[in-house]
Amino acid sequence: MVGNVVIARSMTVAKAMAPAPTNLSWHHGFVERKERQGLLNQKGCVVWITGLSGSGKSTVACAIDHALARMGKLCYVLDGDNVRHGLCNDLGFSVEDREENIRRVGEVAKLFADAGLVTLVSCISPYKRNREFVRGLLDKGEFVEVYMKVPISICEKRDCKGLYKLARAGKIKGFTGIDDPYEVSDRPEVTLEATNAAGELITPDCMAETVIDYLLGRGLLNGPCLSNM
Ligand SMILES: Nc1ncnc2c1ncn2[C@@H]1O[C@H](COP(=O)(O)OS(=O)(=O)O)[C@@H](OP(=O)(O)O)[C@H]1O
Ligand SMILES: Nc1ncnc2c1ncn2[C@@H]1O[C@H](COP(=O)(O)OP(=O)(O)O)[C@@H](O)[C@H]1O
Repeated sequence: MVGNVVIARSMTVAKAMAPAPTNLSWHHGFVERKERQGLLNQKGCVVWITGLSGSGKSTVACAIDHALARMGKLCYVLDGDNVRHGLCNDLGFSVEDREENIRRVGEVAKLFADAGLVTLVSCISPYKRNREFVRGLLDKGEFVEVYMKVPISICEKRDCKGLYKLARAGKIKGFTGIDDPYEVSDRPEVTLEATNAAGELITPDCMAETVIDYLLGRGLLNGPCLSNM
């Protein structure tokens, strides 16, 4: 039974439960986070865009990146497909591998946010507990979960990579939304619907504007007050 528990235990939970490393200490530099934020005139944060394959995560991440660059704000996009070419190229799509994927991306996103960047993550990140794990890595208000509320029927119709077709044919096992779950959060900060009240598709630029309005409203796109530095 103990063995089963160990096997069933998620990688993220396993990491969270791992004993604290010994004989290590944090080395502080001279430049504090607040000074970096002042230099960039923005606050580092993580905008975590989650949803099914084909829901528009990468598209909206790039639209936010583009719009914020034009406003003089520095972002970086950590895209699921892209990080799997390097940082996570040893991982597949089992529960354990997806959990490790999100843990690594979450830790990198945390570092980028510490550097002062608006860090845009576009990963399916299908399991609620892993998104909550990453939320817990950041200070309050610095993790902004953006849920792409796009019905699978729309994602499947787009099927720009042909993966839904392969999953339906049983040629890909464990495909999110087909035979692997996507767990909706109880509290995403922003929910992006696919269509408006008239049933028309909402454009990526319009979605980006919704997210940027949220960031502006939370003061994340202004630098800190440096008067007492
Ligand atoms: N089994 C299975 N399920 C879901 N997706 C699959 C699968 N196999 C390959 N792909 C492709 O991998 C991309 C998702 O990678 P992620 O790192 O975002 O996934 S996860 O967060 O670790 O679940 C995903 O990219 P997006 O379509 O951009 O979401 C797919 O192209
Ligand atoms: N708001 C939108 N309206 C219409 N089509 C979209 C929208 N967002 C994305 N798309 C299209 O849907 C497809 C999947 O988008 P993508 O960003 O790759 O999704 P994901 O990263 O979630 O897999 C692409 O062909 C893209 O052009």
